[in-house]
Amino acid sequence: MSRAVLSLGSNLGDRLGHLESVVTALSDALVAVSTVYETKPWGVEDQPDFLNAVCIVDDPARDHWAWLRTGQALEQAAGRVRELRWGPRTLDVDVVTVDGVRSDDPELLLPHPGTPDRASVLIPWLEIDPDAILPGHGPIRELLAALPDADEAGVRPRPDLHLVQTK
Ligand SMILES: Nc1ncnc2c1ncn2[C@@H]1O[C@H](COP(=O)(O)OP(=O)(O)OP(=O)(O)O)[C@@H](O)[C@H]1O
Ligand SMILES: Nc1nc2c(c(=O)[nH]1)N=C(CO)CN2
Repeated sequence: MSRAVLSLGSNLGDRLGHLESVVTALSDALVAVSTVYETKPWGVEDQPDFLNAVCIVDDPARDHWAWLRTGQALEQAAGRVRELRWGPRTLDVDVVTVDGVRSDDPELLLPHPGTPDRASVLIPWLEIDPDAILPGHGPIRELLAALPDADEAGVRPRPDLHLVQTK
């Protein structure tokens, strides 16, 4: 079994369509998908708001490297151009965790080192897995509680946007 938590982000072009492209491509492996959130940019603040979501996927045939490559292929398919670090992008797929795997390889850091500081990841993840633990850091509920209130306020649910069609 290889269960991964993926963080999805987009702030260029058809933002919802870019997030949808991931959910559609991974539909066979999909365990859960969060609500879409409109979020204030962190890192480089002078850029458009992001749409963010988190999904949990499970596929016995994919290890952590396969999840990274899958995410990168989807970024490419969305026409992503690598320019500025933390700058605008059509699609960002970050591998947040894969099972309990720890990695300090710069090509694949696990868990993703930005996670404890990012309300745009913790809030959607908490929504779909309230008891989740970030390996090496503890319960994500506590990580979120430790962030400044302003960070949480910058992450607003967009219930009008749907990533998965409900019947
Ligand atoms: N857990 C991970 N998930 C995705 N990419 C990772 C991870 N760990 C390391 N990387 C590496 O990060 C590199 C740069 O990724 P990217 O351009 O998406 O960074 P960024 O989104 O600007 O910043 P951040 O990684 O802090 O969100 C990629 O080449 C990738 O190999
Ligand atoms: N709110 C928010 N801000 C960001 C995001 C993101 O996904 N959401 N991704 C970035 C690039 O890594 C930079 N800043």
